[in-house]
Amino acid sequence: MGWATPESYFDQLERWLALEGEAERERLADRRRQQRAGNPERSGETLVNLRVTDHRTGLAGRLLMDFAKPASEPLPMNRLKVGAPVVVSGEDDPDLSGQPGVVSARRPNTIQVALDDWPEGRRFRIDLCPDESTRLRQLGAMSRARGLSGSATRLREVLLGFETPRFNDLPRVEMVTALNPPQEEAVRFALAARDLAIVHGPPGTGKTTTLAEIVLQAVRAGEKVLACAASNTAVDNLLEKLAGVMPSVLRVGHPARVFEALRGHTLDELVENDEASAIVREMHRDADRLLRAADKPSRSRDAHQRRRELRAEARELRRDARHLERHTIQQVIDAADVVCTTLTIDEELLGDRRFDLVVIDEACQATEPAVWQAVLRAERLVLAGDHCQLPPTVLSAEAAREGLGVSPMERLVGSAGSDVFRRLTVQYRMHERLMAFPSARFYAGELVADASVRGRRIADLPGIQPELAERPILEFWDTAGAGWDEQLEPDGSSKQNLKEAGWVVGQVRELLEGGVPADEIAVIAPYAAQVRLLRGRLQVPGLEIDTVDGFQGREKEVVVITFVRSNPTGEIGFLGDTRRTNVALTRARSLMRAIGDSATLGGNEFYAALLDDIQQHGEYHSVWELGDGA
Ligand SMILES: Nc1ncnc2c1ncn2[C@@H]1O[C@H](COP(=O)(O)OP(=O)(O)OP(=O)(O)O)[C@@H](O)[C@H]1O
Repeated sequence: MGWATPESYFDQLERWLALEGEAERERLADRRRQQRAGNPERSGETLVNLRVTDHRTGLAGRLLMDFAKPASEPLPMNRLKVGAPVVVSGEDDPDLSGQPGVVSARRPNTIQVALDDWPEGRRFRIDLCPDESTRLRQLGAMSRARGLSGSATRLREVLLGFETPRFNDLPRVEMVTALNPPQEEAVRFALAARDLAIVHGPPGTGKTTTLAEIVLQAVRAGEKVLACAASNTAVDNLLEKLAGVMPSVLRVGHPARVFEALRGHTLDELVENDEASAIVREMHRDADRLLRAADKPSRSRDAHQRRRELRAEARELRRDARHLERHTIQQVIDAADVVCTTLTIDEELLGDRRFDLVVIDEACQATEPAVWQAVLRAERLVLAGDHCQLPPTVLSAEAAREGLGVSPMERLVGSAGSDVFRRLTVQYRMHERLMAFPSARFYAGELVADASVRGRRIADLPGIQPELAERPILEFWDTAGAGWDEQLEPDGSSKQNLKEAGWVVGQVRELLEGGVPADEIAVIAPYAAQVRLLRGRLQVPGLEIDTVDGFQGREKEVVVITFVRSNPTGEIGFLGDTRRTNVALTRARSLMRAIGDSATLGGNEFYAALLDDIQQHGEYHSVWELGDGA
């Protein structure tokens, strides 16, 4: 991708945003149509037939409502993640106008939404809603970036590839965290950057740890830092690391979107705990007293005049209280060394503040339009991520084709090459055998397993039965020729594979019987239909069954993968994006089992190489060996 001018770049971005908006609205309309067809939950963006099981008042007076199914059965698979904007409406409400809210917590059987007001109705539905406000903020930032002039354009030109990034000599740095050599090198490289540096962090290599050290060093040098990420979860992961190494970290954003344990860092709580807030509360109470006094019946001659005076006084007190509160908020922000936020920045709150350093974690999950709000506030920018894992989610197929799915980080790594990034190479997650293939394919063979994980075995967990302890680290079971075909999910468009699902159930049972705790097992399927099928069959508390997207950034001791695709034409759909498979293959710490059809997958060069590698290591089995089902 290349652009001749900033104008053509921003024109392109505006077009992409328009296409995304269209696609989102189209999807909502689709969901409504499905609702009439009687299957609104299939989309994963709607939950229906919910009742309120609990409610309480949360921070800043927001109403926190828990919703569950009638018999508290597990909720169907859905994309209503913590932080997602939703609308809660009564089932009988014909136009589903409802109350806007934000998902604030989720458990297998309940979902909690933070709302400003009680929605009408007795049975409820929750719909994910298009996030127009995010798009508007992005458009605003893009138009400001387009209009920059003079020296302010420097970072923009570097990001667009019109100018090359500049670096000072590598500084000597006394690290606070115990880092490995490539991590130290990345910290020094990022601190030497005069405009832009990139940290490439393959799975488990301590990218967030490294970023936290970069931020800490900047703060030690007296700088102010803005620490961002595309998702609330990624911001919280970064916040958690930062809060561990420095005191003055502030998290802005809807408190409902922040992990409970980190809420002490939120702006709402810090303001609430500030001395000035006690005065503000007192002022509000005084204003209430004045209003009550004004309401008291009185027969005196000047009662009317007196009432007016009291009300005016109350109004003034309220105005002063609000003023003091705004002032307190700004003071709390000013006092923080580091401000953490998602890339959707509250412009009103941050005003015209600029930061010496802006870091973006999980930068490969951010689209081009998504980064400009943060970039505009930056003197220097550090991006951290892994372009060999999942790219940003894009709804519009047209925008995706034109390149919206390529993050700026991926684009820059491609165009500027190693001049602009440093790669972390020591990983702290996987047994070295599990690391080998992904390392060779995606990371130029550079990954090294740290001594603490290199020989990691399932037997290291307490209570593992001897039979399981001796099983190989990796097994691939091939269904080729066995007729274990994929199916289209009944009345859906996602794929499932009943026979593979049956095999997975057997594997999970064996692992549980072998002593692996359920919460140390992940079942990963690329297709939502297979996930739904397996969740129905395997209702084990603690066991996680999800799509690849649900596991990005996470790890488990044991991973079972079902590839699902098995058809005579070698069709592999989005398994063709091997970055998705890279994520699946790099989640397990010590044991991995996978099942798939080599005849279907093997037409693709990547899977052919994977299968070859597995065969060479004697980890290959055919389901024909199982005798029965084949
Ligand atoms: N230098 C180090 N020494 C020891 N442990 C480390 C070091 N760096 C990172 N780790 C450990 O490695 C794990 C992964 O670190 P971190 O969460 O920073 O990684 P990440 O690369 O951001 O993760 P992911 O790839 O999953 O996004 C953590 O448990 C962390 O404590």
